[in-house]
Amino acid sequence: MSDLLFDRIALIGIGLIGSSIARDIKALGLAGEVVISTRSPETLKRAEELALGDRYTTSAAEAVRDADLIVVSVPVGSSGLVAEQIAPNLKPGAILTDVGSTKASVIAQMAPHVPEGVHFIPGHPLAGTEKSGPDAGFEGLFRGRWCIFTPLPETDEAALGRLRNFWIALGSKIDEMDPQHHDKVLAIVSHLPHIIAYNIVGTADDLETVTESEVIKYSASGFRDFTRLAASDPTMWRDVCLHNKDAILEMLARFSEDLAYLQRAIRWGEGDKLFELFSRTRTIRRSIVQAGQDVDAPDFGRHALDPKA
Ligand SMILES: NC(=O)C1=CN([C@@H]2O[C@H](COP(=O)(O)OP(=O)(O)OC[C@H]3O[C@@H](n4cnc5c(N)ncnc54)[C@H](O)[C@@H]3O)[C@@H](O)[C@H]2O)C=CC1
Ligand SMILES: O=C(O)C(=O)Cc1ccc(O)cc1
Repeated sequence: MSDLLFDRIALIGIGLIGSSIARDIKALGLAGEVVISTRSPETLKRAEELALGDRYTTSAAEAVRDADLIVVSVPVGSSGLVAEQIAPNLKPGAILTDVGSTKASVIAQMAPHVPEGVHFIPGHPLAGTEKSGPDAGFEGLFRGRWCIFTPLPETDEAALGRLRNFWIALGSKIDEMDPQHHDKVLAIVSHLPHIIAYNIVGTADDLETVTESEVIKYSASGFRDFTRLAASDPTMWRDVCLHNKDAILEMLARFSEDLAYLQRAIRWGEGDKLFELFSRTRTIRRSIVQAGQDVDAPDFGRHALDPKA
């Protein structure tokens, strides 16, 4: 069934997130026409083979001509460059959004290029996997997941409503917050876990000579969970670290302090302290799982926890 929301949608960047959006737009009939643009000709060719859109171009400026909605899904460090490229061709009244994992930096990079009359509404779907590229995307990725908007103070309510309806059509729940708050919250719930995973897998790799390859051979499920996160795209996560530097460093400082507390408790045999912390964290896990059961997102779970991974 068709539920047209925009005449023409331009998708800039067609990796995991861009291609998942493209698949949903097509499946739900949300656009009259979908124009796809990405920097590399090979990725663009793959998007065409997968029939993700109606027209394809390596020129972002060309893609946005006459588009009513433009979704920028590139690594956050490239947001400014893309905004600069597309700015001259943005149609007055068009909605420009992004999906970047950091928000204050994306706004600082993009907003100066956005012409008057274009509605720039930064966004961030809290859904994804460790995979990247157009083949990694799938229909239903955003179903039951949060999408956070960090609108600028002067944002037009009607434009906000149209973008809200777009994400609701993809199955998302919408929340709004200011960009600095977003960056702090995401630093602890998403950015730190990835950094910790990169670090522990790196440490284990460095220890390989000491442990004679037993780390990999005997890797139990705890370590395997870390390796999934540590397999995430290096370009994307380099950019996240560089573009949410302050919030990440603040959370890392807190994390290191708490780790030192744990280290002390282990050194001095303070079992009660260990037991208290491990009990508290177990409750948190249980409440997250409980909340997850209320969310109708079985597809996400299946893809995020690929049994073959
Ligand atoms: N991977 C994930 O789980 C999630 C990622 N995000 C955010 O979404 C954005 C995209 O991430 P993914 O789709 O995972 O990455 P990806 O690596 O799968 O795709 C990135 C796409 O951007 C293109 N690209 C890179 N630089 C470009 C440029 N200058 N001009 C035009 N195209 C360019 C690449 O060719 C590719 O098509 C990032 O900002 C990331 O922080 C948000 C939520 C979840
Ligand atoms: O793969 C995972 O577990 C993720 O956490 C995916 C993810 C990565 C980056 C985001 O900004 C949002 C979601």
